[in-house]
Amino acid sequence: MKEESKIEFESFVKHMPKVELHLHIEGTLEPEMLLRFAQRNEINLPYKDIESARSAYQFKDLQSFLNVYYLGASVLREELDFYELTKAYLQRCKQQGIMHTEIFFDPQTHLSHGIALDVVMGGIRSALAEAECEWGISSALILCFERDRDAESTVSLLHDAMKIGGIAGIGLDSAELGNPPRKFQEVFQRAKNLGLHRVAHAGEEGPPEYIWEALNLLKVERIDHGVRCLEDSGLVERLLEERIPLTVCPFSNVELKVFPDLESHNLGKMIDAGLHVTINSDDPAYFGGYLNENIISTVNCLERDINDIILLQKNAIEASFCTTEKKKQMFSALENYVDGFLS
Ligand code: HPA
Ligand SMILES: [Zn+2]
Repeated sequence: MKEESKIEFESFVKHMPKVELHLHIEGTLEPEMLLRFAQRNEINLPYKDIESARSAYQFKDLQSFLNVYYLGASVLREELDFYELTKAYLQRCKQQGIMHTEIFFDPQTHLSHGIALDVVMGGIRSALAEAECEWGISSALILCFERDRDAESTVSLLHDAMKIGGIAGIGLDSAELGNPPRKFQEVFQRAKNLGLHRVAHAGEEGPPEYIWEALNLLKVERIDHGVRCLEDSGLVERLLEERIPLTVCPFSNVELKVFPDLESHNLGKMIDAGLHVTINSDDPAYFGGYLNENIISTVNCLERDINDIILLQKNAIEASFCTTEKKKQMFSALENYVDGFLS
């Protein structure tokens, strides 16, 4: 790409109204905030300063990342911490042109530190409500169950969260290999009965069978990651037939060694197969960039173009858990922006 068109392309992405569908709020904990909260809450960390925290962000796989991620999450203790963390991410959304975001949180890790669920959810929800009011950024909150924990307490946790309110859906995250979706059938059935949305991480490190299970047994509406689906043509057919969205996170996949580099990422192949793919940042504080950086670098490395970016964003609007009316508004905001840019 010529320098001039590169600048124009980057500006197109940065100002475009966007939607993010795969974002762990604990994964937005930047080292500065990590150290500040650790000090405030008197938590000992193995990092003395920002540089040593950043230099620990080198991962060989999902588990090595999760060890660092859960250590980071351990500094979150008070409602104010959850509030400030979420507000800081939403401030980024404002800077990045994100008009709607669907946010995961991992209550089980916080409960294991003795923090009450209403402290966690109270802080997150106050920030979400303020961002909607102040900046017009809408959101949905998705409670994730950690699949490497027991499924036993998940139903009571779901009911506790429902009493507090503000949950749009449930998800499944953490260490995938050896923890198949079938373990969580009961809680997903309960969530469906309660009218909640359902998503699950599958086919990130785990095999295509885990994507089949998430669809058939958990009845999920979206697959998080799902990049390994291309190994199974029958699965691709199913994903196409039902137009199941896949929330792909390119920086995450490279940092966790799912692909050796961005150039080898299969997002382009997924687009060409006609799959309902979206692009997202996953854990941006740990993986080197937020949504715009993911879009710009991936599209450059895969030699895709502006039409792919528009398609990915239309896919994200369609795949969101917004009302039809809200989706219409977002589609027209996107179309007006594209028309304005191209005219
Ligand atoms: O990328 C991820 N995969 C699984 N679990 C996670 N929890 C935070 N990020 C991730
Ligand atoms: Zn994720």
